[in-house]
Amino acid sequence: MRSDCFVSRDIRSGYIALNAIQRRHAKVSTGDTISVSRFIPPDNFNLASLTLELEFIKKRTKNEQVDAVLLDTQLKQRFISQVMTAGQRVPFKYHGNNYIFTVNQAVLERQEGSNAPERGLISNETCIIFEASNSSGIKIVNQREAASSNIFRQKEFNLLSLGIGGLSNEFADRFRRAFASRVFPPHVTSKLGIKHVKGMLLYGPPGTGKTLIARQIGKMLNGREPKIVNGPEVLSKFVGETEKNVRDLFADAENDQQTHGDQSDLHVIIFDEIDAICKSRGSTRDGTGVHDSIVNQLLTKIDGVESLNNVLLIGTTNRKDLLDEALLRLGRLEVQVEISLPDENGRLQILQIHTNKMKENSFLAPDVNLKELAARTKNYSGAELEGVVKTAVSFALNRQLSMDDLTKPVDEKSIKVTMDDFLNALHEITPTFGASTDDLERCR
Ligand SMILES: Nc1ncnc2c1ncn2[C@@H]1O[C@H](COP(=O)(O)OP(=O)(O)OP(=O)(O)O)[C@@H](O)[C@H]1O
Repeated sequence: MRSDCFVSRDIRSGYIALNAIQRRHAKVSTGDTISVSRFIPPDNFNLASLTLELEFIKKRTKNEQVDAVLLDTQLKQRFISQVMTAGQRVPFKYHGNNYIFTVNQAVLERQEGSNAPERGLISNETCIIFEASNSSGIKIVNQREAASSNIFRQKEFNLLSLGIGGLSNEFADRFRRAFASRVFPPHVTSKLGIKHVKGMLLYGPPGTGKTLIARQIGKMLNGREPKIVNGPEVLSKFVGETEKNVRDLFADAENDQQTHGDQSDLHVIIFDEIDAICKSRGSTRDGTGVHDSIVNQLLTKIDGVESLNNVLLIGTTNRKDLLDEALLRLGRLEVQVEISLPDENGRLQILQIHTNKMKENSFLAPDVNLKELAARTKNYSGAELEGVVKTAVSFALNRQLSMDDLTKPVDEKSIKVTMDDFLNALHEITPTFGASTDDLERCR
């Protein structure tokens, strides 16, 4: 642990005084004998960015709004040239309230080896990003980056709350790493020499939630509605029309970059079934070279001379094996994540997501055992599990309809989806990959 200190007349020579927070952080008690040494910061030890999570020292019921710009100024006055280390907790007073911040991330202007501890000096140039959990009662305003940084908060990056089940923490981690650079403002990224990830490929069997994931990532990154296109829709039988369709996709991003430069919003383009237009060049036998020019068009937009900085392209496919290799290289769809069929626990999560509303509104009969259903649905995809739920509901609704008089009002209270409805639904919805593992292998 590293801490700033000052000489006090109240403390005897040979002694140091630590407050309760410092004692906890250093894992020492009063009266302990410890060894200390002087820390001399090396050259170029300034922090490029510092992510601080704010809390009240004492839990409060009142909500408080904190202006990021004002707090930034105050903290810099108070802590300028002090060293901050990831994990460190520091109390401070602001507008009459006692707060404590935890250093969640500390990034040096000069990158060190990945094993170096995350620490450095606060300078006037350090970009401070404030975070506060929803439950803290603190609302941070006036910080453009705050919205996008939410995605990266370990605790808050909860795929389940986004309606996505069956993905492990490892996925969350990969996504977070891929988009971490997007939290920092442009002047910091240029100092760090970071290039944003501009493309991502989600691949795997149909119905596993690739489009759903792409859409949620898009929404979280800038709050704008992502553009979703479908490979086959972009294809046109008219000469030159497909290339134009691809160019048009990027037009908004181009205009935005021209008008706003670094301040441009992030444009997320989701390309479903990207294999339809990005098959390996030369692999199609139409002899026209049309496919080649479409792939080239897309590559130019992602990393060519005309490339854009404000674009994130997320492609989805069931057939990664058909994709043009060039599309998968660094700087293009460089982050590739396999989304496979959910395991038993994942299936349980997906079933929970799709029955949550029913449960809340007491439409789910007490005999429904989702754990058992998860165990019985091996090889079902997320979409198929959703299908099972919908079919079970349709059975339950059918029971309420009187075939003699369809105008007869339905008694809402008596609608109950039972375990039998689910078991019957399993006969109707069967998994695509139930029989053949070969087909499944092709989606890898
Ligand atoms: N992991 C999941 N968690 C929750 N719901 C899911 C999941 N996977 C699929 N679903 C449900 O199935 C629907 C269809 O999935 P989606 O279209 O995202 O799959 P996909 O992998 O993109 O399929 P395709 O490859 O056929 O395009 C989703 O909108 C969602 O309702």
